[in-house]
Amino acid sequence: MQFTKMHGIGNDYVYVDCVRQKPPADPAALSRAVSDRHFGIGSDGLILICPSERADARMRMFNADGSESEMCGNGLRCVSKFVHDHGIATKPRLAIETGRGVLTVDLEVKAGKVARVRVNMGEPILESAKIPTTLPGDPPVNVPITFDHPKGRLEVTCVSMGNPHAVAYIDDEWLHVGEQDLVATVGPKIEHHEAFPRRINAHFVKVHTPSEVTMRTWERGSGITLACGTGACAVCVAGVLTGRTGRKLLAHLPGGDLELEWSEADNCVYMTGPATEVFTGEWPTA
Ligand SMILES: N[C@H](CCC[C@H](N)C(=O)O)C(=O)O
Repeated sequence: MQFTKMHGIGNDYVYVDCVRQKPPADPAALSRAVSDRHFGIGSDGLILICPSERADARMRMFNADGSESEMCGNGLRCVSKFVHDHGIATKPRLAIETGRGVLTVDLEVKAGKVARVRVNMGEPILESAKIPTTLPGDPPVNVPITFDHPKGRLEVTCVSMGNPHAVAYIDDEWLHVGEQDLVATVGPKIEHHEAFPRRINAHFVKVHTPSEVTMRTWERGSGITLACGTGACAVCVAGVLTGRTGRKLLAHLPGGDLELEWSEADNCVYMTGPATEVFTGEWPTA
């Protein structure tokens, strides 16, 4: 099976063109196998690029643990780049079908290849039952959760971008990988917390100004990643809901930067960032 390795500011996936290849029989098992950074290709998961009846292509995203997610922001930018650069559809504006419906992307092309992509990520989903979470509030804003850890209490603001996100505002010590990386130990406590029936992606945010933050992420199903596109969108929305940041936001993630805007005009969140193709390869099929 032919695959293409791509990343969105370091959030790397194995991409399989299922428009021109047979889709894998068990994508969850394949994601677990290819994601292994020692016995496989090494990635945060697997993304299938499939035909679509109602869009230029369809994206299916699987985390490294094999769980399928409704959405993936960094992945959607790379899918858009693949669809254009590999000749599936070469328009400057594409429609891509995702687990949360058809989303529109605008391509920035340089020397015939997509360099950056602006994605309309759709409206944030704020009803607690749809996030989903059992925490109070539609959505929960600055709601405390407790868990078994020395840092066992955090206030979270929860938002869905088609997939669930918990945003916590923290001080500097969380941003650095020390001997005891707080994101690596607190992240899973939040991911698996009883308040989140379908688990959740956890984001730790340091506010610099009302238009600039630094964030780190523990992803549902993949653990620490260098970036999370839907998470950055959730951080933009949470910033407005908590009054900490404005509707336009520059987010610094370990793998690079994303530009976000939660538009007052159409209530949609826009995410702009790069998409990079690294190499192609052949994965042995039985
Ligand atoms: N782990 C996420 C999916 C990938 C999201 C992230 N990589 C992005 O760029 O949005 C989830 O289970 O909801």
